[in-house]
Amino acid sequence: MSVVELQNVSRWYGNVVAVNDISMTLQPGVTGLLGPNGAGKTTVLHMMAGFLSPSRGAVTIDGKPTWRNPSIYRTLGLVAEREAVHGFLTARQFVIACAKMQKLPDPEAAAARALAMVEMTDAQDRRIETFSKGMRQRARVAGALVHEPQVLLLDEPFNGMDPRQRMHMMDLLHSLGDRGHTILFSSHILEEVEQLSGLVQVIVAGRLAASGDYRRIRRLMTTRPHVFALQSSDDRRLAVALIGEKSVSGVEIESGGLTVRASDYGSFTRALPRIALGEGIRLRRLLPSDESLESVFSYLLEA
Ligand SMILES: Nc1ncnc2c1ncn2[C@@H]1O[C@H](COP(=O)(O)OP(=O)(O)OP(=O)(O)O)[C@@H](O)[C@H]1O
Repeated sequence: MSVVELQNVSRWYGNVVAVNDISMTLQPGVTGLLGPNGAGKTTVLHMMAGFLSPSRGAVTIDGKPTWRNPSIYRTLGLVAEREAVHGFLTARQFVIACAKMQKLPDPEAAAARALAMVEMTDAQDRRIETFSKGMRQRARVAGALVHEPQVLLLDEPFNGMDPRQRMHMMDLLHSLGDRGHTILFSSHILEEVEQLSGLVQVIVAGRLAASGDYRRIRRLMTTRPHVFALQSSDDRRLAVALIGEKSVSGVEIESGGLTVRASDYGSFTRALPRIALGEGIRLRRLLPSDESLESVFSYLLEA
């Protein structure tokens, strides 16, 4: 079991302060790192993974610094956000290559174990370029897990996944967390973090805005107005039905769907399926818009 710690960590790039005096401790289990785009999530993950030096402060795993400490790579795995994987390799070849980079004594066996863990055994001999986004992501997780690291860091692992793939990845991270791994994944989507983890670290503009149990942070949010982007089988009829709902304070019809303003997050998300069902309308997509999230994040920062 491993503990990751940031002590008064700052990181700047020239004049840009990407991370500003953040302290946090990650225990075994799954933690979500939440924040709007540009908040500093990738910078935090890369410092934890030893890819970037902190400009100030200390980043450690079990008390050992991650920067300039190659032996730390035995303890951690990183699934980076934008990392090209050679599409001509099969999943098995890719994971074996990762095992070899870790100088494991039996790369084939380690790769087989990691691929089984992400349920890719059946697809292991297919080329990665033939995979869906979700499968590709799972192959990369297998590559990051091949040396059985105690710490797994994932940067926006759910980006571009459909709901089924997302669920599958969530199950995987849950089971790793239950087995005592220390897992941190970043996301700018609150609902993703809510589904996966009770523990959250929220960063806004490089600062730690909130930390701890999701429900506490959620309570701070529920009384805030929210904006959702919505698509359905009949947007116009849904708009009319929503205007009658008391938690809805505004609805706009646009070419790509509806923009709905809700005065109360909880009441709206409970009322919406009921209204859609009553009207016989299928909901295709419901996303909290980034704009509303940003306002929630700023609110947390002010709180
Ligand atoms: N190499 C770099 N040089 C200069 N500025 C950088 C560099 N990398 C990141 N930044 C800046 O640091 C800030 C934090 O970026 P970072 O990528 O860590 O945020 P993020 O929360 O991961 O965002 P996103 O979700 O968009 O990836 C941003 O203002 C970004 O523009």
